[in-house]
Amino acid sequence: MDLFSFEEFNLNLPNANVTYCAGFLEPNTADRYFQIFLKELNWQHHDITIFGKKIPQPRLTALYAINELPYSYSNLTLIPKKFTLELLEIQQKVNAHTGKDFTHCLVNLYRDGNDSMGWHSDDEKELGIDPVIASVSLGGVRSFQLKHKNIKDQRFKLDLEHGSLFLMAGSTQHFWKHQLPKTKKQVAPRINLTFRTIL
Ligand SMILES: O=C(O)CCC(=O)C(=O)O
Ligand SMILES: [Fe+2]
Repeated sequence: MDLFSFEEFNLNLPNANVTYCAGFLEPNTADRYFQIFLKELNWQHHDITIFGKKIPQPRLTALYAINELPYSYSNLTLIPKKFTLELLEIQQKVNAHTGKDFTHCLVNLYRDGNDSMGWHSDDEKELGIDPVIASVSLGGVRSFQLKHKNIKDQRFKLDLEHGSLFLMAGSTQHFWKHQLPKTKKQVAPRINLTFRTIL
């Protein structure tokens, strides 16, 4: 039996459904997953095209899924590998908590404070009308930011901690963008698992 408990809180952002639970994974379990993923996942360093110029993405990525459907974003098409045992364990726990059936997991590795992800919404059409994104964080704590697309002063930031679960659902991707900015602080490497459903 899992005696470890966690609390979920709703950020109460307008036009969004965003929740955060610290301690979704127990710290020792999160440590173990971090070490295994760092060593064993199929890390790729892709180029992306910005204003016609090819540049390396400022992070490493890997795509896993329960099926063979590709996922395309930022002019990249990624073919998934089959979920590993540990990814499947986490997917089951996330499914049980959310009542969803996630098919894909896009994994990001931020090696240090120079690695980042710029402002975007996860609104590719293969994610469906109101995408649900479940994001599990492992390793170094990084600041995550959200900004409303139409209301200028609606901005929010929070630290995504080791073992936490961050959920974006409902109309969040229609009305908000999010990013993981670079930081000058000394930060440990961070692995982020983003579970998605591709139709
Ligand atoms: O690293 C994070 O917490 C954000 C990742 C993200 O936004 C994405 O993969 O779409
Ligand atoms: Fe995202």
